[in-house]
Amino acid sequence: MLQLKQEPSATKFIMKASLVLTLTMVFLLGRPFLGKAEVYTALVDMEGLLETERVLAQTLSTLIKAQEETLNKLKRFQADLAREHEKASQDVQTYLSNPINAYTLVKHLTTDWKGIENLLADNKMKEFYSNVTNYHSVLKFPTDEDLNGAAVALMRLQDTYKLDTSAVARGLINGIQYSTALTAGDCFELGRQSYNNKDFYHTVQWMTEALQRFNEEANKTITKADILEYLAFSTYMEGNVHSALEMTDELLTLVPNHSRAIGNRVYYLQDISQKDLQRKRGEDGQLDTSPHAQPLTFSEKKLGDVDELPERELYERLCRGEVKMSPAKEAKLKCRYVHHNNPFLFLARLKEEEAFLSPRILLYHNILADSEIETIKRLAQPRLKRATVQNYKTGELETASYRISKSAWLREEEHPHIAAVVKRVEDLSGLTCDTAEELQVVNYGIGGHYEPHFDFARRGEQNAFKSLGTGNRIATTLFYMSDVPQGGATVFPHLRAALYPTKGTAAFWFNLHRNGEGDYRTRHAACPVLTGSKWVSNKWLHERGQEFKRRCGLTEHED
Ligand SMILES: O=C(O)CCC(=O)C(=O)O
Ligand SMILES: [Fe+2]
Repeated sequence: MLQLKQEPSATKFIMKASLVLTLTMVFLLGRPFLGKAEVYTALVDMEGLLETERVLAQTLSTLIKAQEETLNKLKRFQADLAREHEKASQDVQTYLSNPINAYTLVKHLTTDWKGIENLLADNKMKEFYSNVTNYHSVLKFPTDEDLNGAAVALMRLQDTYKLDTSAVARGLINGIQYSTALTAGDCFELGRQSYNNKDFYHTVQWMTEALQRFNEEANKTITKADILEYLAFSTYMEGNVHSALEMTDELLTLVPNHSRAIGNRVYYLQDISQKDLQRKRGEDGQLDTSPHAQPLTFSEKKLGDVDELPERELYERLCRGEVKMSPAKEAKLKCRYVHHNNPFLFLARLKEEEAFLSPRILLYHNILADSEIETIKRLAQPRLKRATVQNYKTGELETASYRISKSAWLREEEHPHIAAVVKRVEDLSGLTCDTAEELQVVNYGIGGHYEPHFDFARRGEQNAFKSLGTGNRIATTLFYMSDVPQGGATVFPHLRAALYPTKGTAAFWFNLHRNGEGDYRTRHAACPVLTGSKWVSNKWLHERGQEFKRRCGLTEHED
């Protein structure tokens, strides 16, 4: 059977922390500290890892100095012994008849050797190791899950933003140098993570990059045999058995008795001869397995009009900024100062911008002060927990790979700034927040995202907001609490609209039609964060209490 290396149960990672996409990809020395909440899902939680990195670098530097001293002493002693021995072996009798030589020999093997023995017994490595073990209780260490999460996030960014593997490996993102280049070993590790996730497509990409880096590297960070082993197998899994065989042959020239390679080679050969046979039968008119006989896959189809695109493709194109609103539509959008006949807003006017007309998506600029943002972040930070989603069928809250971020909930009583922000939501919307959910604060981590979803509960959804007794989520207010240099847009695939985060701006839209039915056009997503840290907060308003504030209607079509 085909097989690859078994992963060692307690993998020790090579110490290397490299900044990729200004996101910290962490490969730390030592056993993963299990039982701690993951850190990769929020960028703020990653900050503690930099402190861990600093302490380890300092400790290692002290250890290396001490070890170098020890090594130098050993080298000097070894050279003395070798030199004397060389002299002695030329003429043993003459050598020993010299009293100084005789004394030197005895001294080497008594006092000097004792000193060396003491040196060897003084095991600084052990001391260092026990220190490192102690660090685990004080310092923040990422887990295997973090390493995997960080690697998967990198692949997600690569796919969504069509990033070139070689460029990323050189620390370049969209032409901007963000970090130092990755070594062959780093690329190998990314490939290995993909392999463990059975993602052979990315394994091939990263192992190929590892091979290229290996060829250029003066100080090798990985062996060619290790790379070839993973590359060959993944290439086979990707459907290219001939290349897999070539790579396995190359691996066998490097390590002739590589048992897995020997086994796989037999399997590949069998596979090739079987396929040859099938092809031959096809030529005889019995079986046609040529590509023409198979239906076109989605990626092979020519997709001209944006309207024909499936949601996923639209979502990714919007994230990349490739889909733009038509100039005719854009020309109809206005911005204005608003007061909603609210005396307070006559003094503190809101800067309202239309981002979309039907359904209306409004932007309010400079609606949060920096001091308010700081308060919200400060209060939320210690309480950030992996964001959950409600299982459509069971109604249970659970974590999901399609929502990667951390969130916390803040009550208005906690700080006057929160109360002021909630009041502002009432001012801008003309609705009441009496039945709204608490303020949700979100920080996205490496490649953090939230795939297309509705904020409102659909019919048939279990438990959705039932326990609240306040009805469905009538409207969303989304505050942007940071600028995001690259990525992280909020996109509405069905509207072909994208909102780019600007610190201090809020977006507002109704999720429900006037008749209470969900407005399916509001389906939206948070694109993966490419660089920077994305902070947002949401205030979700509910139906109850809005009866005299938002006119109701009998149909979906009344605006
Ligand atoms: O972060 C964003 O841009 C959108 C977040 C969102 O849609 C949500 O939390 O429901
Ligand atoms: Fe949402």
